[in-house]
Amino acid sequence: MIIYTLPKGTYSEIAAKKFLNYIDGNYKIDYCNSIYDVFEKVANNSLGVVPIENSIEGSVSLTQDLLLQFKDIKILGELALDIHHNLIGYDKNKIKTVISHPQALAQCRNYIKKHGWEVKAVESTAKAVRIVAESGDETLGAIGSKESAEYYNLKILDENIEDYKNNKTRFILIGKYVKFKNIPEKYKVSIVFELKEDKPGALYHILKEFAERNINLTRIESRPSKKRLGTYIFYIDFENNKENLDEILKSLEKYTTFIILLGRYPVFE
Ligand SMILES: O=C(O)C(=O)Cc1ccccc1
Repeated sequence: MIIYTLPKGTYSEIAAKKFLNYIDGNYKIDYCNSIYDVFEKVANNSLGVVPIENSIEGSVSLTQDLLLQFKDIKILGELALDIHHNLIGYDKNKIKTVISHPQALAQCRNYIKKHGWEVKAVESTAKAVRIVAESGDETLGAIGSKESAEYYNLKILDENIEDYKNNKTRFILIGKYVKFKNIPEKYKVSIVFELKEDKPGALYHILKEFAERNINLTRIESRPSKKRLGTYIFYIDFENNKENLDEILKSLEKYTTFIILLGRYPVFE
């Protein structure tokens, strides 16, 4: 059985290895070039690991959108990793352009600006490191993990270059079904919905249902509905250790045009 993630040396691969410690069954890691490709592969019976949210930069909007697009794929688990970025390449003084995943470029924005470098975005941090390694071009630098520098035999020119010290990213395990070895106590639920009416208090009615049940929301976010300018869908995550999920979702139905359960899943340390 296969668990798909981003290429060797990506933070997503590191997260996938960590998930494997908790999963029952014989899974092997296989690699995809992009987050989109991971979702496509997972469609047939395997698992996937992708980033969903960063403590500094916010949501990985592509993952949010794909969770809605691939309706049969659910969130099966979550874990957070500390992310420490490195400048990788040949000679710091010769660098003119830095390449990385957009999230990594954003998390090192001040550092990059200070040096006056150009930036170029690619699908993963490991792809950036690969490009620098294969080109042999000393004017290029990549931002990525220590593991990716080792894998491509390049030097780490600067460590911990993230702008904020508490840089964490949440990764999700996606698929249709998984069996875990030991399940932590903490469970979360992710939903996405569209409000029925654009009128005062529309979102308030939703929030009230959670408040009255004393349920802690851990994230609320709007994304464009992609139908018209100014219309939104909402993503909400909440803590849920009790089995009252059906009842909660039912209570929201009357305020929404659609509501989709993206998953009820354990949160691993
Ligand atoms: O490209 C990677 O290494 C990823 O896994 C995506 C990513 C990029 C930056 C921070 C966290 C995850």
